[in-house]
Amino acid sequence: MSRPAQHTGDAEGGRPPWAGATDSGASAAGAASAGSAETRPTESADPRSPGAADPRSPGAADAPARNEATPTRELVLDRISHHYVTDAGNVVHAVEETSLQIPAGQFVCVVGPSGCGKTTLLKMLAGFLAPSGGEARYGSEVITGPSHQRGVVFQQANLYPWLTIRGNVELGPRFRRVPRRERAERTDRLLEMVGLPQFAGAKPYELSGGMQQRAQIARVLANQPDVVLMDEPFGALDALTRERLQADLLRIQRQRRQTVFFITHSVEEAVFLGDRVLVMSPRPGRIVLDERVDLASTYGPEVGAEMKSTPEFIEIRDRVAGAIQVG
Ligand SMILES: Nc1ncnc2c1ncn2[C@@H]1O[C@H](COP(=O)(O)OP(=O)(O)OP(=O)(O)O)[C@@H](O)[C@H]1O
Repeated sequence: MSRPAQHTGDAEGGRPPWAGATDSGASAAGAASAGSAETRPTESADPRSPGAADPRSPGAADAPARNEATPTRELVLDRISHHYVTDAGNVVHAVEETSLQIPAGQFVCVVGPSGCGKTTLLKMLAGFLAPSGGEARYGSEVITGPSHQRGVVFQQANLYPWLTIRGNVELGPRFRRVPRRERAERTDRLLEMVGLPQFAGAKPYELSGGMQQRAQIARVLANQPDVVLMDEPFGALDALTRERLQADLLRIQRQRRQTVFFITHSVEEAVFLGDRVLVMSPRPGRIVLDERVDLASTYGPEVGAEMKSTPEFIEIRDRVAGAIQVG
């Protein structure tokens, strides 16, 4: 046990630390108090906005009409560090002074040895943990607590067992007072998107692990976050389900171009999903490799999992794997 420094509020009116973005139990309650819930950043001129022809975006032309603006704010880590103090009084240096800029819409994957500080970094971006030094910013706003704009997907789905899948997905918008009809439409669209429309009325225990994880992703997206922070979301799934969800996630992300910060232990998954792959050193974690992945411009927009056997993919995968040092 330890006493990590926790944020005590958030920039949207001093909401408690459990409020807002997290997909853990209290997420919807937090979302409820998000007064500026429907305020969106202005539309981007970014060529990677949903309507634009995107080289990595096979589904862009088929993307459903949306009434949401494309996120435009960048995520910034400015010389951020974190140390924990354990109950025994020991100081654990988890993340060493780290700086990073993540442009809006970028899909960033993070790999590194176990215990190197990946989750700690994610928690600081989520606003669950206060940095010991430096700061994290979302646009010009210093991150001081959770927000519905930054949704979090964990390895375990943690759906409310007493609610149906529809009830779980709708909960955040309901607490944020999204009108009933819009809420229902949004839920239908998301359940369709994650391939679960026929399970809307089912309870979580009636779904497989992969289906529950898809429902969790829908639940997080129902809050229309601009940033999705994912901590090994597919780590507990079998290989086939994992591949399916990778493809689903890419398709979903290409529709709205959320910024994604995705932690994984699989180098192959990181190179397949990421526009960019970061490798962290053993603890105290810092970034030792920042690799751009731009395979779609070589292989064209239609390429899918078969990209994994191309020489370019293998070259990047090996470079990333080679940069991972075991602590
Ligand atoms: N609450 C805590 N109290 C004390 N130490 C902690 C706490 N949380 C994490 N740590 C320590 O901080 C270091 C970084 O942990 P973190 O969970 O960020 O690593 P990680 O890279 O996500 O690990 P993994 O890949 O195994 O999930 C580890 O050494 C861990 O033991």
